Amino acid sequence: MPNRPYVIDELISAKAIAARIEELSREICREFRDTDKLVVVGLLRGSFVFIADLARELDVPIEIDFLEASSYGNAMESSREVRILKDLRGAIQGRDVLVVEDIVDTGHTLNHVIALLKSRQPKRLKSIALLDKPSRREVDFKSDWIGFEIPDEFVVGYGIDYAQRNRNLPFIGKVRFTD
Ligand SMILES: O=P(O)(O)OC[C@H]1O[C@H](OP(=O)(O)OP(=O)(O)O)[C@H](O)[C@@H]1O
Ligand code: HPA
Ligand SMILES: [Mg+2]
Repeated sequence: MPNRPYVIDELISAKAIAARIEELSREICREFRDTDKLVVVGLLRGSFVFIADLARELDVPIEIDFLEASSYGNAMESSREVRILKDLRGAIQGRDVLVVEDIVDTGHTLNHVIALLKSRQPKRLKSIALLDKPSRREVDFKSDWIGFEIPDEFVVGYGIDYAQRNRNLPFIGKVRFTD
């Protein structure tokens, strides 16, 4: 329930996130070193901070596009029904594509989006998620790159919300209810 009182305990510092993004961007550039232009696709809204930091570390030609998918609304439980609220601006057939996501939890969101984008026949399609909660997985999905594996905690910050709040925290924290 969004109006229960809670505090936020830091789980991953802003410094640790920045260091990991540097490492990941080197691996991504190695994979896509021969690309003429990589389409970097952010999943709104949760990935907006991650994509901004990651994109500035990528040393290959890129363009940015966004797709909005939503399955949680204001709840802490996935509805398991992934709705596409806003589609890509550009076509991706024959293109190199990197999908950027904040967190893989049950796996429904990224699994659905990757299947959708695959059906558009890109040349290469990869995904990166800053956070992965493998213990919560409901579908068999693994992102190509993962920033941090985390335990079964509800997290916020660095783009990630609880009932639309806390996206602007510079670090990743976990929600702890105090009632
Ligand atoms: O693996 P899953 O269980 O599907 O959960 C992960 C998804 O849930 C959150 O998005 P949400 O639907 O809350 O929308 P938002 O990105 O706009 O916050 C998060 O940003 C991921 O996209
Ligand atoms: O841990 C989480 N926090 C916020 N939103 C989420 N969506 C899936 N998992 C989470
Ligand atoms: Mg999301």
